[in-house]
Amino acid sequence: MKQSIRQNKMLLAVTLLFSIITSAAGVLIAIILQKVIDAAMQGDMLLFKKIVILSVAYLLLLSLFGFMYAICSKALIRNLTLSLRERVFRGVFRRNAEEFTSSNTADYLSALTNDIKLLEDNYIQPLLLTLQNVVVFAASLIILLYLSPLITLILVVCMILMFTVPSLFGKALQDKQSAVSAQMSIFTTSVKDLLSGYEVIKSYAMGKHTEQKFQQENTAAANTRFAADRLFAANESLSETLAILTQFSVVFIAAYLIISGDFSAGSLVALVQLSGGFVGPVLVVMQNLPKIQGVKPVVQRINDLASEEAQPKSGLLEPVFNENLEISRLHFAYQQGNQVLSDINLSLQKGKKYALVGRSGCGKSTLVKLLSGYYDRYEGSITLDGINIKQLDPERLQQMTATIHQNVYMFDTDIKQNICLHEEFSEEVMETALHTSGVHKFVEKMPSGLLTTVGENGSQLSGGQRQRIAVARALIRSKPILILDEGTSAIDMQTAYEIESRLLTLKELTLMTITHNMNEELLGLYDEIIYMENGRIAEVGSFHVLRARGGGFAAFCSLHKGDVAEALQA
Ligand SMILES: Nc1ncnc2c1ncn2[C@@H]1O[C@H](COP(=O)(O)OP(=O)(O)OP(=O)(O)O)[C@@H](O)[C@H]1O
Repeated sequence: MKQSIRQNKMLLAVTLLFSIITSAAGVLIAIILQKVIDAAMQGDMLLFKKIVILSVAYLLLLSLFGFMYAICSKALIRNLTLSLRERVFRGVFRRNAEEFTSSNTADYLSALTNDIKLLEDNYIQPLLLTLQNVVVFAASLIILLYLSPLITLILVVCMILMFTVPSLFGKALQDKQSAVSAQMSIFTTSVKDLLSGYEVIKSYAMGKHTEQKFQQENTAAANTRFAADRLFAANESLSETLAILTQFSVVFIAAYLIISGDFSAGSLVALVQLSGGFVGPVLVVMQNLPKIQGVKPVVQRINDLASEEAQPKSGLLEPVFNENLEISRLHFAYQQGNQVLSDINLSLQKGKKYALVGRSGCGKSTLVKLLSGYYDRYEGSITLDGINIKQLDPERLQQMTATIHQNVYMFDTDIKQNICLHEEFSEEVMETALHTSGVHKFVEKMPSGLLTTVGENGSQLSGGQRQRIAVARALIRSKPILILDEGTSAIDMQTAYEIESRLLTLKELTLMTITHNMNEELLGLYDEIIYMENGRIAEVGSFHVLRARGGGFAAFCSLHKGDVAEALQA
């Protein structure tokens, strides 16, 4: 927040300047009123005409400065919200994979929309209003002191009362605003979940449950907001009552002074006008300060998400992969006490091809995530060409690896952009990537070819087509390490075989395939099979050696074949 304000300090200064001029000039109305009424009461036509001319000039200047203030304050709000959104967006993308996945994406959406709006309504605008009213208050105080020190004293006493009572609301409002932000986040997450589940909801007739769930969350969000608004309402009406009480005191005392002959009628009008300019600002400040206080937790949340300027990556090395990736005595748990990987020792050579197999849940995906720098809170060591990966630039490390999962993310644009991701590649490189990945096979049949749009998250493509695009996306950049986490599972056997066997011939590519497909011919082409059991590496070796050994892998293969045969018979 502070950084966004600092970025706009010039505009803020100009806005404040116009605010001061407009507010101070507004207070002068009281003096004009006093003079014009006194001139009328005295029947002084010359003075009256002078005041009329001065008033016209005053009015023109006031509206000009008022307009300038309005434009500047709106530009300031635009710049601040723009900068906050940009910094939150950058901050979210600067998070490492573990931090990023620790929150639901709807939480980020809620911060970018609901929370920024909350800041605009309850922080930026109230802050500007407060500053403006502080100036009106100061100018009114000076003129009031000049007109009547006694009435000024009474006003100050009333004001102290007005300040102390509603400040009691501050803490309660803070808690309520926090609750509104949290509830809006739950609401957005829940609605996103329901909308994403459209297909399941429709096909499993979950409409009623979905509506009930939406209603529940919607009501909770509306009620939480209403609870905060109730407190605001109490705060506002109490402030208004105190303000009216103050104005009554001023007028009654001034009327008494007129009756006793100590005051002119013009001064009374000026006083009434000024007491408005004195009480009004305090009222505005009192209503807005709790808002500003109350929104502090939201400011904190935005500050936590927003990125600071990129720190120089001092001490971090550029990753280089020419030789090997070594894993030594690696232990890892997502939650304490629930070990997922235990004592993993492995040596992967550049350019070699590895198949990682094992029962579901034995830790294969977790292991490859650790290799690509996804998590860094593990025991043991992972080294790339002899350098511990914790000493390497994590962003560059992630960029060395491409992982293709069962569910591939597609941007809502055409096939070409989904492969190139807005980078330029030569035709030759493009052609090679299209052929090796098997994309050419289905693109040739499409009327718009590579320019065919894929729809939201690739909804207009099959799962296998999406996976082939993801393979092309990785190949076109010559990523040194490619991980297929069941990355060809959605492709028909024949095409998957063709793609995998082509990938196996790429000399420079280090390939790690997690697969449940026990195709002997294909597995035989891998340099090594890494067989995992219960978070440990049970066996490593070539397919034929492991089969001949008759250990865990051989049993896993036979079992798997049995499953396939059973499935075929059924
Ligand atoms: N983000 C996570 N948080 C907590 N536990 C997790 C997380 N991801 C995986 N696990 C747990 O870690 C264990 C290993 O999961 P992992 O996905 O690595 O297995 P896998 O061998 O790849 O399984 P599959 O073949 O079914 O994909 C499982 O018990 C799983 O429940």
